[in-house]
Amino acid sequence: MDWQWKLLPLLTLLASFLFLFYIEDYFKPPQSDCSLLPYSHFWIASKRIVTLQGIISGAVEVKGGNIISVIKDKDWNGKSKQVVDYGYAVVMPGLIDVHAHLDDPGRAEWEGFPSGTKAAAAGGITTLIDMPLNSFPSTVSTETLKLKIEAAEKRIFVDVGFWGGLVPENAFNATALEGLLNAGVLGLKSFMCPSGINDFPMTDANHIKAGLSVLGKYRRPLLVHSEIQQDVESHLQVEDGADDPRLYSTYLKTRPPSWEEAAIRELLTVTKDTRIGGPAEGAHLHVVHLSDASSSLDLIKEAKRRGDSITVETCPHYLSFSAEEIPDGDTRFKCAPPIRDAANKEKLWNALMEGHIDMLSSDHSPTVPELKLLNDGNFLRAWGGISSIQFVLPVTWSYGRKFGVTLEQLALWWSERPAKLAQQHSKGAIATGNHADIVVWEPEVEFDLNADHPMYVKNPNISAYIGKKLSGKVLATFVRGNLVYKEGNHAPAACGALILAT
Ligand SMILES: NC(=O)NC(NC(N)=O)C(=O)[O-]
Ligand SMILES: [Zn+2]
Ligand SMILES: [Zn+2]
Repeated sequence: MDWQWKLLPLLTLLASFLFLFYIEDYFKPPQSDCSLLPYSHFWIASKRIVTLQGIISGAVEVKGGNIISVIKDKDWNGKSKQVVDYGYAVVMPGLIDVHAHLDDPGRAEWEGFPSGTKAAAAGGITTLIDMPLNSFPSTVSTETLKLKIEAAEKRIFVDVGFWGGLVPENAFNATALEGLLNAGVLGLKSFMCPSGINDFPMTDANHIKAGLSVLGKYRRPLLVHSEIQQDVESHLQVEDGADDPRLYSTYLKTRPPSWEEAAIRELLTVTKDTRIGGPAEGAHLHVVHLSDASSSLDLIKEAKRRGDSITVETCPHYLSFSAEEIPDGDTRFKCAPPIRDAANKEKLWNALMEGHIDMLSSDHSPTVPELKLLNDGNFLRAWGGISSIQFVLPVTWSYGRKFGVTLEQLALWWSERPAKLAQQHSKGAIATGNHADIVVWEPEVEFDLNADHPMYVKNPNISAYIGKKLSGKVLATFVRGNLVYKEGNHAPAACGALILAT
């Protein structure tokens, strides 16, 4: 009888092997640190799934990181399947933030890949494209892109791509630009005014024209900070006390809408190159963080009408705050271009609703509290940039409801259009074949964003939305099928993918 007992462990081993083999579809133990769910093949069910064909009740089938089917209720039999049922919570494509400054390497004390992407995940952002400046060195060459990649590798909780910098040093050097594009940046970014960062000098229309012609070959976009400095600062009377630097209105005077208008006017002399048959056909120009909803926007509309390849984004802070309500000395609200008056904010909303503004981005541009000069409150000397990345979804929704914003519009502005700009064709929509990049959230749930609210950015106390009541709670975020965030918890391992253009 002895031999039978000896066989038992062997049989048990064989049985467990077979068991694991057959259910490996559902369980992938080695990968489990990447996800708070132990399955790689599962269904996300909800009564409100936002698809390109409208909102449906049903389930999204996820396998191996991709969406393999989207099933309507009538065709859906959830029995005996691995289902995560979210009931009436909204299942939407994850947000794609095409404009975030994560400042890593070099200024990781401002933000960092781990902190910035954890905050992004907690806010339903599944992909972000990192700006080439505020980190040190700026991402303007193949070597500096390599440093970015090294800093990001295995430290990101969502997918991350990179914009490269178009600066005077590389603008007329096609070989250098091609090197950077070949190394994987998704496109280029430049400034038409001082950027506030020494190793990221500004470009003029000639640099931009040259950059566009190289980008045309690669069919990638150029993003431009569109403000040109006009001579207004000298009119300020700070010395004699007439213009108090602690008043937001003083700062506002230093960057009037004419700066944006001048830049866009200048840009349009070169965007005509992007038309079909033009010398930069294939290139695309994207105006970042538009604040002026008047003449500047009219110029962009005009360029679109005549066939230039051009798009424009604005940011949640321009849609939620207005100059009149910014408290004296509250430099958390300082950014460039500045937040303008309430009438301008209404106009921005209308332009967005009417389709003249193509998409939204966070322009998350944090720093350390010391450089925000929170105690001093001097708007003229404080660092310009808003910290917002974790809350862009509830902010857009909360302030947009009075304008009648729909869930489909959120998906269009935050996912579909940004995916197109960054040329991420497998992202930006809940559709079969796409990456399973998904946010699950409850639009109706309100919360007070007070100082106790969990925040994952490096410097939470400079966040511009603290003290606001918001509507829209993120329950879960999936990146390529991994549940990377669930109600206050992140997956243990940082398994976001680096996105490099090929
Ligand atoms: N160096 C910056 O990050 N600048 C940023 N600052 C803002 N927006 O105030 C920006 O995007 O221009
Ligand atoms: Zn900018
Ligand atoms: Zn920016």
